[in-house]
Amino acid sequence: MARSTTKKAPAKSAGKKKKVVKPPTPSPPASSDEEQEESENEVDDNSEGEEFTDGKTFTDDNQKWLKMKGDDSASEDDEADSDSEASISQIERDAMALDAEKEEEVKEFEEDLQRQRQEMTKVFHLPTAEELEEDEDRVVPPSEIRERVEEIIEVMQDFKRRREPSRSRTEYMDQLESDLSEYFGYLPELISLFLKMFSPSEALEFLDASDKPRPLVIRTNTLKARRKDLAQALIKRGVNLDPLAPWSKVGLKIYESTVPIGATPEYLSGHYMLQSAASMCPVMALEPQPGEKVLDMSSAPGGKTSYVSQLMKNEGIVVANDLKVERQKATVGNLHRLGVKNVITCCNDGKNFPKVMGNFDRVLLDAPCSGLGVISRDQSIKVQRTVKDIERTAHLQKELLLSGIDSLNAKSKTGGIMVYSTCSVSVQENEQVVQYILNKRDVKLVDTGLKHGKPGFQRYQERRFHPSMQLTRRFYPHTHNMDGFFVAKFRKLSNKERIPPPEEVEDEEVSGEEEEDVEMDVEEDEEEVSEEKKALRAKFMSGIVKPEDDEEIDSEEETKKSENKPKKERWEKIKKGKKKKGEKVVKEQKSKQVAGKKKSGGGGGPEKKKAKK
Ligand SMILES: C[S@@+](CC[C@H](N)C(=O)[O-])C[C@H]1O[C@@H](n2cnc3c(N)ncnc32)[C@H](O)[C@@H]1O
Repeated sequence: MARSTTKKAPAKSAGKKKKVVKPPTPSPPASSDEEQEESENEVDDNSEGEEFTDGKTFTDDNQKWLKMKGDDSASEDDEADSDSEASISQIERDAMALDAEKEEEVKEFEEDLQRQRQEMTKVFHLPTAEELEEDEDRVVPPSEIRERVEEIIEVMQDFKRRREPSRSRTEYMDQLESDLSEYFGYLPELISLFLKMFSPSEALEFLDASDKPRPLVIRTNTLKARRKDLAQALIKRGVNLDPLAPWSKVGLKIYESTVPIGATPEYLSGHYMLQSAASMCPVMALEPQPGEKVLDMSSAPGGKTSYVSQLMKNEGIVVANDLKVERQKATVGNLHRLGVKNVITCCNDGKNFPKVMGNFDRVLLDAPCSGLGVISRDQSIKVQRTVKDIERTAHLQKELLLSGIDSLNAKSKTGGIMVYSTCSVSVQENEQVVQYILNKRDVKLVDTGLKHGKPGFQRYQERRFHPSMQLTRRFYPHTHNMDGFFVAKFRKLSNKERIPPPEEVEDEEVSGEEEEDVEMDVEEDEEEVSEEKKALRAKFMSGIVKPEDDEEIDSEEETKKSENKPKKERWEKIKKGKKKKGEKVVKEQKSKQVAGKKKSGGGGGPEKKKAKK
């Protein structure tokens, strides 16, 4: 530390340094190391360049120097006495001042604590219907809504003490639901679903995390490159990256890049695939082995298929199926780029699959889903997805999963394994689907081998699931900084159908109305497929479609985005075509949502969206 060489007035220095100047006794008073150090520094600062030996508080020189602060005209002895007396009374005064200071601090601290306690225990006033009506005439700032959300969450955590006696838990929850819906810009029914799955505070964390982007991740294609070499090559191009996580040997997390990650020479040469961290998990759980026969039931645009081939070292056979021809073009492009050679692509409705081909060692169903785990990538899900949509999707998932199990060879020497995954967090699309299959087929759940992730739910509202459901894995944006994802791994025990006791299945059976909805959905898809098939065949015949055409769409994410528009239009068409009771409610909710946002001058959600843009 640089020492001051400026001589300071003794009075001033005595005043300033009163805390640390100790009486000049031959043996320094016992003090902590810290105090001693402080003391040294203080003296040091006031010295005129005197040198102090380490560890000694006062040398003989110091004593002289300290004495000089007293009366210069007195004799040395008198000087020492009076100086010592003066110092002692000064020390007493200082000590008293210190005590007073300390007391003041304690008082302030206690007052603070008291204030906090009052804050924590004060009854929170829930706005009345009249107050809420008044609110409709003004623009409620998002910060105000957020504050109320946080307050209600605190009240819910200490409900007995902080509630208003006249208000019920339901009223608080209703207000919370309405505020969250307004603040984050979701359909209220979706918020209600999250509040059934998560505690109020976890729901808030989930919603916050779903508004933030996940890190960009790439998967090294070990058929063509080693992760270390790839990382070095990208770093040279100005990419700032790190290994993804201890659980992945192939993932790289990209922090920033001066070049577009989807267009580097390494990308174009197929050294990597853009793939989210979560979407690597189902393939890791599948553990495909070289030489096996594997089915990927819904494969487009090939992110997981290519990882399956990579783990199989390009040996054996992978059948990559997807209902949609358009999307399969991207799969073909990606497989070419990545140098995958053991894949056969096809376009079938997965529900018919065992009739097309069976006896697989392993089957992966990365099912079509509501996307409630990937809202950060597609904010339109907030207002596009309804609970009805989720039920419809769950129905399709059950059918596809049954078909996947039936396509498996239970006697496979190496496998007999089925992995089911979705990028949704809803219980309807995950645990409920899995439970349905456990009831229907002779299968059991096995460990996914994924060390991270949270166990699947064993109960949800009034439903109870099989205890083995804890072997399934859930991934969340707010806990794992990954897309919301679900992974379940089954082992097929026999090719027999399981006949469950009636109480197991009752409410899991799919109702006729849902059946009809799904059929309509598929019929439309089939129309699309046949039209597209014709067009594609014509293009193939005329040589228009080449692998390069597919390289335009290079990632699961990009393909999803490009696919969103027609998908939404299709949903709209279906909804328009079917004048159902439930639809009216959905429409009302949507228009209420829009009106609500207009009223509050854009509200928290839209305002935030604008800011993001
Ligand atoms: C989540 S995406 C699959 C992503 C893909 N596994 C990947 O990792 O790149 C779901 C896919 O299911 C397909 N799909 C929808 N209905 C289907 C059906 N009935 N049979 C087969 N595939 C279907 C969709 O076309 C979509 O490509």
